[in-house]
Parts: sequence; C-alpha cells; structure tokens
Amino acid sequence: MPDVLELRDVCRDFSHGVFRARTVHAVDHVSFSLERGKTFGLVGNSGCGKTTLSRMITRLIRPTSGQILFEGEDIAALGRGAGKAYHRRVQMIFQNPEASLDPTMKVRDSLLEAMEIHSLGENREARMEKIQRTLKQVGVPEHLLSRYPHQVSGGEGQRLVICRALLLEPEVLLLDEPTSMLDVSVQAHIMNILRDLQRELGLTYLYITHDIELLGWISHAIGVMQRGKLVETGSRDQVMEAPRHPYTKELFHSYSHWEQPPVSKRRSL
Ligand SMILES: Nc1ncnc2c1ncn2[C@@H]1O[C@H](COP(=O)(O)OP(=O)(O)OP(=O)(O)O)[C@@H](O)[C@H]1O
Repeated sequence: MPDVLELRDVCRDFSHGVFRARTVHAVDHVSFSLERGKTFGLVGNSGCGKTTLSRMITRLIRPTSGQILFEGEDIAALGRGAGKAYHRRVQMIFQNPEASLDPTMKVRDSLLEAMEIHSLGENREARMEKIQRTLKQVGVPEHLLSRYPHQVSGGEGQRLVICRALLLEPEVLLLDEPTSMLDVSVQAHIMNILRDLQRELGLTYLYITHDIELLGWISHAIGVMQRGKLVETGSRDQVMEAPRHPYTKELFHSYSHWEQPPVSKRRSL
C-alpha cells in the first residue's frame, strides 16, 4: 500500500522583477512521505518554504517540477470528481480560526454547508445528528451553533474548524500552526484533542510549526526545512536527539536534554 501522501523531488520557483528578473527557489527538490495514521512535523524558520509547500499540497498552486502523490496518484492529474474528493479527504487547518469560518454565516450553517457541498448525510436531520456527535468529539457545546464566528473564543473557533474538517471524513489534516494564536492552556487542550482524534480515527497529519516543543510532542517523524530545502528528515527521536545537519543541531540545541512530553505538563495549567 503506498504512503498516503508522497512528495517526490518537488520544486516551486517564484520570479520577481521586470528588468532584472530574479528567481526565488521557495521549495527546492523536497521529497518526503506521510505514513498513514502518523504525524509528520515540518519545522523551519520564517520564509523557509513551509507555506508554499502546503499551498501545493492543497492544489492552490502547482509545483514548478516534481510530483505530489495521493495514494500513489499524481494530484496534478486528478479529474474534476477525483479533485473534489481530494479536497474533502485532505483538509487544511490554518492559524486563524476566525478567518477560516464565513463571518456572515452562523456556525451551524457553515457546518451544514460544508457537508452539503460534498453531498454528505441523507438529509438535514442526519447532518445535524452528525454535527452533534462531532461537536462532542471536539468538546464544543451545542449552543455555539447559533453564534457567528466573531462571537466565539479563539479556542472554540479552532475546535469548530476542526469539527468542520472532521464532518467531511478526511484522511489527512494539514495543520499549519493551528494553535499559534491561542494561549498556552487552550493550546494544550487543542493538541490533546488532535492526538485523541488521530488515535480514534487513524488520521494522518502534516503538522507545520515553529514551536519545537509542540513539534516533539505531536510528531512521529520530523522534516527540517532551511531556505526551501529539506535538510534533514527522520524519526522524531533521531532528529531531536541525534540531529545530523548543522542547522538541525542549532534548532534543537536548547532541547537536547528534553525528557518529558511538554504538552502533558501544559495541560495542567
Ligand atoms: N507568491 C510569491 N511570489 C514571490 N515570492 C514568494 C511568493 N510566495 C512565497 N514567496 C517566497 O518564497 C519563500 C518561501 O515563502 P513561504 O511563505 O513558503 O515561507 P514560510 O516558511 O511559510 O514562512 P512563514 O513561516 O513566515 O510563513 C520566501 O522567500 C517568500 O518570500
């Protein structure tokens, strides 16, 4: 069985300037794969190409060269139906929950609409039942359904975004700094929910972050990016405890004596 998602030698260039054209290699020959049911954590400094990579995976932009395979099939070659199914099966969760929910719609309508677009649930009643069950999974009270996105807290908003993604029965979640705008105790709650969901539903995560502690806590494998290149990749323990590349050593320097998963400590805050 192929890995759920595989990047093969993926490049993405951007050109600037009219008189003196300059090319930025935003993503430069990157290859890695996501193992089903596991988390691949991607870390690197600002501007290293993480967002460009996730935009390619979500098909917002195309690679300049290389291939992205979903269950062995090149996502650039998917037809209309398979493309729509891909967008359901691979869901993206961004930093800012408020920007991810339609501000003009009540939460209930946003959730129902997402299911209707993908023809999930036989009728409104069945869809509402599923929404109620999924809200429980992410720990959100039902009364929030009649609110607008600006009337919920950041943590509630992010749990609602996760709920909307789950309603579509995805296999992969691309999580781009999903907790970076939340305070530490809320962050820990969301991280615990994500981990429980992965265990329960066998979800595969690509977790993009600057936060080394969260990276170590959630990841099974880690990739380190520097200026568009994937400079190191391996199991979490190998990359964090015995880094090989000088940039990885620098990045994890202050964590070389890490012992405890920090999020379990944060939970008690
Ligand atoms: N549309 C674009 N046009 C030109 N250059 C771009 C474009 N998008 C990204 N870049 C450049 O590509 C490089 C990688 O950018 P990218 O946004 O992928 O980095 P990042 O790792 O996500 O950064 P951050 O963590 O700050 O979001 C940067 O040098 C950026 O300036």
